[in-house]
Amino acid sequence: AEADAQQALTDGFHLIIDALKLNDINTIYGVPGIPITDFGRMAQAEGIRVISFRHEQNAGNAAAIAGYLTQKPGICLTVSAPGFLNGLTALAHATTNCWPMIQISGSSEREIVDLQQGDYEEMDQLAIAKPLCKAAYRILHAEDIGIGIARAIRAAVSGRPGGVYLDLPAKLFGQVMDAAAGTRSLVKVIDPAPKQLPAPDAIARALNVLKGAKKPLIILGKGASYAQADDEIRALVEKSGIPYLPMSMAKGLLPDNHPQSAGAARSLVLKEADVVMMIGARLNWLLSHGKGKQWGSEPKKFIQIDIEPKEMDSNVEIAAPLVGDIGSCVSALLDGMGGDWQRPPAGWTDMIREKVEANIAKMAPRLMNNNSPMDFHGALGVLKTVIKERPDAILVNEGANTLDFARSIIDMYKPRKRLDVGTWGVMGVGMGTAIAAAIETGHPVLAVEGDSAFGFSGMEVETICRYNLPVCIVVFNNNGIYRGTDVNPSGSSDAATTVFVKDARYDKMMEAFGGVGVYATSPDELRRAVNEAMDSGKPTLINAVIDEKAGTESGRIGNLNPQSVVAKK
Ligand SMILES: Cc1ncc(Cn2c(C)c(CCOP(=O)(O)OP(=O)(O)O)sc2=O)c(N)n1
Ligand SMILES: Nc1ncnc2c1ncn2[C@@H]1O[C@H](COP(=O)(O)OP(=O)(O)O)[C@@H](O)[C@H]1O
Ligand SMILES: [Mg+2]
Repeated sequence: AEADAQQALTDGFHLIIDALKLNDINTIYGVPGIPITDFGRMAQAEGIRVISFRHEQNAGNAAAIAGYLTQKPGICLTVSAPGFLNGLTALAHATTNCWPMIQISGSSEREIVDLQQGDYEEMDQLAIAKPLCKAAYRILHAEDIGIGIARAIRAAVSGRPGGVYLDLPAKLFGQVMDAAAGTRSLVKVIDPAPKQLPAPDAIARALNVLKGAKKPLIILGKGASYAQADDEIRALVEKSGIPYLPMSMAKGLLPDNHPQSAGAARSLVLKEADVVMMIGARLNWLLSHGKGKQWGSEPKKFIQIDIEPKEMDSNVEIAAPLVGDIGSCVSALLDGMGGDWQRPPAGWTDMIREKVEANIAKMAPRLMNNNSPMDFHGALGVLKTVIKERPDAILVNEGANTLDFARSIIDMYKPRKRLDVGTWGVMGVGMGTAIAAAIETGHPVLAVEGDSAFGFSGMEVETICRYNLPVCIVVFNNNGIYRGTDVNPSGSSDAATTVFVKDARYDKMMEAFGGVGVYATSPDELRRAVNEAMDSGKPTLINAVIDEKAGTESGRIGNLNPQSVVAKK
């Protein structure tokens, strides 16, 4: 009778696990601890992959990019208060980049928090999370778990995807209820990211603007990559004959060596185009807000495809707003173009092609230089070839010079293969991103890291070794942030703000956990080590020695730094 009675009950732990599994969520990224340690163990026992990190920020970054790669919410699991706070940077990062992620955090009991009686790791977490994410919910009763998880999933993936916070006070996990009622309370979300069809008149208006263009340009953003409408997007570009500019994480939607790619002629096309069609890209700081000298003096008309209606007119007037999901909008445009679409004037496309070829030719010799220590171009020339030979590999990239040079030098050939710092330009996303890329895709990962950027999340090399992931990290060691030549202006010998221990050996960190460490000072040594790592699939860290004078402050965006106009006394 006792066993039967037990049989008839379920509890919060199991209801949360059952709800996640019912909605095809099979991976959790997190750091264990009170009050979610047992939850992690039980989730593992029920077949959910639980990947444990050394810091919640990296677990969160993993969950964020998992959302981007799979169109399902990446799950980050944190302990209360400090663990919750550590995850928030990634939750805000996911929301900024429009990637679906749910941060599930244990939290303190309301009756203690609301009277501020000093609970273990007490914090009013829901209130703190709300401004940083797309939606935030708390569940207090076991019978609400099914609906709560369903709400969080739908909020994360529907419309403009984003980060969702789900607050679970400790007592919820232990609450018991009738097992049959528990099963009935669970919700399998139907059509969580519904297609949003564009209005026919909006399609007609957009085609009209496009037809009138003499110098059209398409800009593909990471929203276009996320949409997984790869064939439709390729068909639109190739059928229209319009040159395109891929934003960083949209590289590879079409191969970067595609005849219509204007990537190597970015300045020319932004200045000269008369009609610009944005597809899943925002006219934010990355595109100088659609105005100023970068966009030339010619009047421009913008067409914008976006699932978020409020994005229209955010920076400049949009002549043809096309609100809907990218797959539906691009398909409708293709249908509306009919069979006799007028391709752009040859004068425009030829001019771009010539500029692209000229810029590639100018860069080529620099990529062949065999200097030792290497400069950015010599090292990146090697990695460019590796990705060309291994198009299925995933490239993770962060840093300043290391990011800016790699973005323009390393061509991508397939969608969703380049994973970088995204809209903010946040440092520290590398290791979490590399871990989730390996876990979610099984493909080998090449993480090209500035030495400062690597330092933010470098302790996860232990996580990479523990799960034996096919991640090859190349640390561009130029002895500092941007470069290694800064000095302390006060004249004292202590290190300046942007330099590190000279000639540090990051490769020894990987060896500390059983991975492969390599010290590379020349392109040949780098090439051999990377290919060996990609072939073996063994966790590898290559300390690539880069000339410390080779960089520039803040890479390409130094102009964003405020300058002091007051002469020093
Ligand atoms: C979280 C965070 N902290 C600090 C920064 C500021 N920052 C920092 C600290 C960068 C590191 C650049 O140094 P690196 O060694 O990674 O790359 P290079 O030396 O190749 O330029 S790039 C950059 O914008 C940031 N973007 N994000
Ligand atoms: N499935 C989708 N359909 C339409 N728009 C989308 C979809 N997913 C994301 N978006 C939009 O894509 C845009 C991505 O812009 P952004 O992150 O600035 O890209 P990038 O930095 O590459 O220019 C966001 O405005 C977002 O609303
Ligand atoms: Mg550096």
